[in-house]
Amino acid sequence: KEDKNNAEAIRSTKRNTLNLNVHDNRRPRDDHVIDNAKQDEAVRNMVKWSIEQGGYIHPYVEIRRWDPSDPSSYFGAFVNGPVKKDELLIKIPGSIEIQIDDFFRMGKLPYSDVVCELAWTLKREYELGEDSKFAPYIEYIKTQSKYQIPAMWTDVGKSLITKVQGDLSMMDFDLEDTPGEHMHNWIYEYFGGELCLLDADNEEEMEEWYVAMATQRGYDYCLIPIYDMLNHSNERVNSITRPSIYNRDGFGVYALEDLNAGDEILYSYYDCPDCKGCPTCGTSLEYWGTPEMIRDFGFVEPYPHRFYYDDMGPVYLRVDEHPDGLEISNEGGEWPEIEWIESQIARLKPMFERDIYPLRNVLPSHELETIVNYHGSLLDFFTAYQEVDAADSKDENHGESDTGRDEDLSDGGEGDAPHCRSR
Ligand SMILES: C[S@@+](CC[C@H](N)C(=O)[O-])C[C@H]1O[C@@H](n2cnc3c(N)ncnc32)[C@H](O)[C@@H]1O
Repeated sequence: KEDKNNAEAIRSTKRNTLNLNVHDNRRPRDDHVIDNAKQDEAVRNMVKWSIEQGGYIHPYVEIRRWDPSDPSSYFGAFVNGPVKKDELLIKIPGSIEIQIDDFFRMGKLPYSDVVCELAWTLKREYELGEDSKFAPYIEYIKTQSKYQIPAMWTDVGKSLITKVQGDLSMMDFDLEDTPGEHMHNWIYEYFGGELCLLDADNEEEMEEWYVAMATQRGYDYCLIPIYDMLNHSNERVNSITRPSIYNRDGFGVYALEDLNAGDEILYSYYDCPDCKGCPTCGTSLEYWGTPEMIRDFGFVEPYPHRFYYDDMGPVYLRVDEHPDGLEISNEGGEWPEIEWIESQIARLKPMFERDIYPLRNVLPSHELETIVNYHGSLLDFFTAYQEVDAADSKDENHGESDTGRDEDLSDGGEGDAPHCRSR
């Protein structure tokens, strides 16, 4: 019997490198073509405005395209010179944040009510346009694609990701297991009609997109310009915020380690960036994994991946790259039954050629890329598990068990770092 740190499964993996052979002239979506130059200008103006408002950006920090040679790549925050641990990288003044009323901060309301209020607040500022106190931020938001997360995808994309998700469950905002549909259906489910999108008293409707934006870029009670340019990593968290992102008067972003030119400033969207002042700290994020990241942010995160299937025992597995392949460790749940793993492999294996590939010229490129990556990551994970299980059985037949899988790992996951639904 070994503990969860030793409980690992390794196999050689080969990523799905099939040539998709898509036509280059496809547009992401007919009614939204991103103007890269306008986006660059919006970012410059936003940075300037944040400094005028009392903010600070370290001389070696820049907000730029992720790949400087690709004018359409997304933005992130980078350092272009040496920075010491604990140095202040960015200061966010409270005055640039779009914040909702304190009433919503008491932790008593359902999460969806908080997001709903933030979405309506964003809508009001959006409609004020140049007259908004937050005009430079609104200008940047205006340059964003409205179709980034599955809830905003085309019907074809929604239906295909539902197929990939199949009977795999996700945790919804009420911490209930829901089937794959939740991946793309949650805005309708939680915010449809008078739940949020329709304000019957004022006879006003809000587009779903505001809810999508409030989720993708919001921090529960606020939208935080500049700070929301930082990207996610589970592996390399090199920044921390103090005193708290929830501080109404603003906060600083500090280096958690020495940084060098070219390093990206990152934190994990899973965790509180500071874990202070968040009413849900320590309670919620155990259920957040790679599928939920796709649902809320519209991308397949880099490794390590996490898969949480509460209806399976629960199953809480972490999948990471390893020089020899994939490494699977148990984060405190059950090891899933091999029959279930095999049924998932049987379901997913024919899907690429049968369901995904034929739609390669129909789907917007972002939807295609996300679906291909997600399908590949699920198949890699289940196949790695199956291979290690087979190796395990072989060893057991020879009277050995050195791969570390065991039925009783109930002690494995206790005492993990506290999580907070901050993103
Ligand atoms: C809060 S924004 C971060 C800034 C954003 N990259 C931009 O250009 O405005 C969150 C979005 O950034 C993208 N993102 C964040 N981390 C990422 C990562 N590790 N890989 C790919 N995309 C990422 C996703 O589109 C996500 O919805």
